[in-house]
Amino acid sequence: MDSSKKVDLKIIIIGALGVGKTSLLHQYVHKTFCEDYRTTLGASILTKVIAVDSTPLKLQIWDTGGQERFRSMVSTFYKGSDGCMLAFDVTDRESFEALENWRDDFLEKVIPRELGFPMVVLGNKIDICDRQVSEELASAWCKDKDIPYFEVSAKNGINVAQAFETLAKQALLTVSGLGWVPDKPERKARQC
Ligand SMILES: Nc1nc2c(ncn2[C@@H]2O[C@H](COP(=O)(O)OP(=O)(O)OP(=O)(O)O)[C@@H](O)[C@H]2O)c(=O)[nH]1
Repeated sequence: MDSSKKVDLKIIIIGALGVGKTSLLHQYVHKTFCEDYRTTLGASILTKVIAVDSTPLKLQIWDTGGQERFRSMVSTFYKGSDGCMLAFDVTDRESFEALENWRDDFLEKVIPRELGFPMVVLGNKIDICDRQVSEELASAWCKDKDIPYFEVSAKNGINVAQAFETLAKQALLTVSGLGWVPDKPERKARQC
């Protein structure tokens, strides 16, 4: 690939209500965190330019609302995605149990029957000492599906950039026709 050419990638973040999707994006793009909760109505987009292996990438990151009533609208935004982030909240067991459904729905709508779509799972809010989902459980779920898993905190920024950059790298490999190889995420997460 010509490293002087900017590559545009569409990344989408999906997952249950209130798991911290918007907060993760704002932490990654603006390095800010807000305690207030304002649910995302449908979707919104942020952009960030990064370089991966000297290739400039323009990430167009789609934040989506987790409310059930937006579910069918949100799925119309899947089209054209180059990478998908599946987010859950480690303090909310239901949000973890919903992951399978979010993943299946995404894969069914975006790439029927194709394997190896660039995807990462984010277990967010690890700064809170009230876990309902252990790292072992989430890691095992992801390992079974060959999806890199990151324990993250949008509040203090732990592992957030690593997760986005791993996904961007996988997406770049895929759009370059070099295939998708799951990365082993670094275990940098600190518990609270
Ligand atoms: N302690 C802590 N709180 C967080 C973290 N991430 C998000 N929150 C809080 O969780 C609440 C929901 O965060 P959002 O980022 O709006 O969640 P969302 O997934 O975008 O929500 P929807 O758009 O409604 O689906 C807010 O009050 C955030 O401040 C985190 O890593 N740690």
